Amino acid sequence: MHSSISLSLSSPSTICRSNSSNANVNSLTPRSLRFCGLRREACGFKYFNSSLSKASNATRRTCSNRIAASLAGNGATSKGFDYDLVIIGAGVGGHGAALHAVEKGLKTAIIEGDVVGGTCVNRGCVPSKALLAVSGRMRELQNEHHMKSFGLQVAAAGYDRQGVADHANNLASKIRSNLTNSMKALGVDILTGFGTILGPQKVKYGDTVITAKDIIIATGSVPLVPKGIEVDGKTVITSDHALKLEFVPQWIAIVGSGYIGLEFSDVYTALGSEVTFVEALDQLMPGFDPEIGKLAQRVLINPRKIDYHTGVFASKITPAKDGKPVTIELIDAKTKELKDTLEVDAALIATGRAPFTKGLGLENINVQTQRGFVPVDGRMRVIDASGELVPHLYCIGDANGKMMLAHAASAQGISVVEQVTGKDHVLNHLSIPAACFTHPEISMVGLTEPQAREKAEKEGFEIGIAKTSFKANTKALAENEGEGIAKLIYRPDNGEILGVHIFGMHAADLIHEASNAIAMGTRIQDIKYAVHAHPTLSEVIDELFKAAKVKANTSSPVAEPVAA
Ligand SMILES: Cc1cc2nc3c(=O)[nH]c(=O)nc-3n(C[C@H](O)[C@H](O)[C@H](O)COP(=O)(O)OP(=O)(O)OC[C@H]3O[C@@H](n4cnc5c(N)ncnc54)[C@H](O)[C@@H]3O)c2cc1C
Ligand SMILES: NC(=O)c1ccc[n+]([C@@H]2O[C@H](COP(=O)([O-])OP(=O)(O)OC[C@H]3O[C@@H](n4cnc5c(N)ncnc54)[C@H](O)[C@@H]3O)[C@@H](O)[C@H]2O)c1
Repeated sequence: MHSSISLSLSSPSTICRSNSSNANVNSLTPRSLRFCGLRREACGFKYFNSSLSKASNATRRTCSNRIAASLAGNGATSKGFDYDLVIIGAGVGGHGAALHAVEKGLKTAIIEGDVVGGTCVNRGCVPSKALLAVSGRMRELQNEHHMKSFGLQVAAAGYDRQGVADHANNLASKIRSNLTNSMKALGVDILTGFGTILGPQKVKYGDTVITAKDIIIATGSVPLVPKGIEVDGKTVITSDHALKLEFVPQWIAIVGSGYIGLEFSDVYTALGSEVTFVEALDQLMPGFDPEIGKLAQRVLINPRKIDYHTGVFASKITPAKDGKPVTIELIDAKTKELKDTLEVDAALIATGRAPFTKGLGLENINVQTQRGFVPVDGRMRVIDASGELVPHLYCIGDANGKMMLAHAASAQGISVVEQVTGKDHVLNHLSIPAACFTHPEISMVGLTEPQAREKAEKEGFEIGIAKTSFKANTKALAENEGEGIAKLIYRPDNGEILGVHIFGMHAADLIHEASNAIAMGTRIQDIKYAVHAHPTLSEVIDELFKAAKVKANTSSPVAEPVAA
């Protein structure tokens, strides 16, 4: 578990502040720059790049001014404080907040007790997507029928386990250094040590005490291992171990069929393992829209070497030892009676994540966690034990439990910075997309159909459902990837988009048209006139909006033509 956060980077109170001259911004790829929150056109890139000489004088002036303002901002604080903003935890949430804070001219420090990048970069999104990139290719190369349909002949596909593991590890290292460099380049002080809140506006890391006008807790989460399960890191593992791909078991039980379970089932089956799911609820993938879940089961589970037990808890798991296999006791989720005992080569525990808030010193400011999560209001302001807001204290990301996703953590951080710099900002969590990177992918934004129906009944409105199929999409058919649907849940009376769910090729990329529409408050009667390039997968979403039957026609769809 992560409770053993190591301070291995350097001595506990090292300040790694750097200036622009040693920043390795040139090594950042455009993609990582975007992810890191540095905007190429906005300046960071051009300023440090040798192409500066080609930039116009105006651009150069703006860039110089912005960087100067940023660095000056990081030199002058609010009166009486060491910093304007101190962030505890340099995961993606803390990183997103730090970059935005510097952009806003705040003198900013980030405290990290382990390595920069946190879960997402080192033990989550990044290495898992590297493994999934491999599983996608393996799956395709192994599918003779699929290859033949293109007229392709491929010899038997194989893989080198260490090579696959290296791909994941190398990607994590690369993104970690991109994140570190992006903060150093903008002058964020990276303070190494375990952060503890001593009192209002006061934090300690190592032996050093610093003060800040505002503090953001961004300490993230660790794998949740239910009682009775013994993790040895070899045969009974969490995602932290699985991402290292130290071995590929012949038969692995995956406990939990949420995001982690599903993504790893895609990886393991592509690499040749047989998988048995153990799921406490009555159906697999209980978090997804039921209709999408059913289709996903038909495509991602049934044809693969996967079986499952639903409605059962894994109550006791014992690692393999002395030639004996891993044993898993399954109890009925309702009666709690022993139902079955499985013997497998390995077990992956994917039963959710627990907030990492131990040792943070929350008791010093009268804050009581709820199952470990830091209680916050809609603006991420921390609430104390008597229900009052703690002034100048915020909590973002996995540690507040609102939405355990990397981009949600980062968006919450940006929202907090907006607030501390004087602009009220409330993040609409219903506009935040999510995706599961299986082959094909699943993505969603907003409400599921049952959630929408419940809301509609409470608030007294009707809902409409529209669906489109990948089977009717030229690009999907050209790729021989016609398996998939998109589903829209909406209000026919006013055209509001309540939820969009996609299962199919590149679903994770396609969802953003819908999530941006929800974020901007765009209605179906407007977005249905937007033009999509042909032939593209995005036409699946175009057709979806066109298929909706909206009664209202409240806004004008056509802008005044502009003379060419
Ligand atoms: C296998 C896996 C795959 C995932 N895939 C995706 C995905 O594809 N897309 C997605 O959106 N999300 C994904 N997630 C979820 C995502 O990783 C998290 O939601 C995200 O990392 C949360 O960011 P955070 O900044 O809140 O916390 P974290 O990333 O956990 O960072 C917290 C940081 O704080 C540090 N810290 C903790 N306590 C202290 C302290 N007291 N002092 C100093 N430092 C401290 C930690 O060392 C850590 O670096 C995945 C998660 C897992 C496990
Ligand atoms: N692509 C992504 O965005 C991505 C990928 C991986 C993880 N994540 C994030 O990481 C977090 C953790 O993922 P996760 O898959 O571990 O959690 P999850 O909450 O998505 O799924 C956990 C599953 O385990 C089941 N479960 C819990 N205890 C059990 C037990 N004792 N026996 C059997 N089943 C049990 C639950 O019913 C649930 O279906 C998620 O909140 C997710 O947001 C996101």
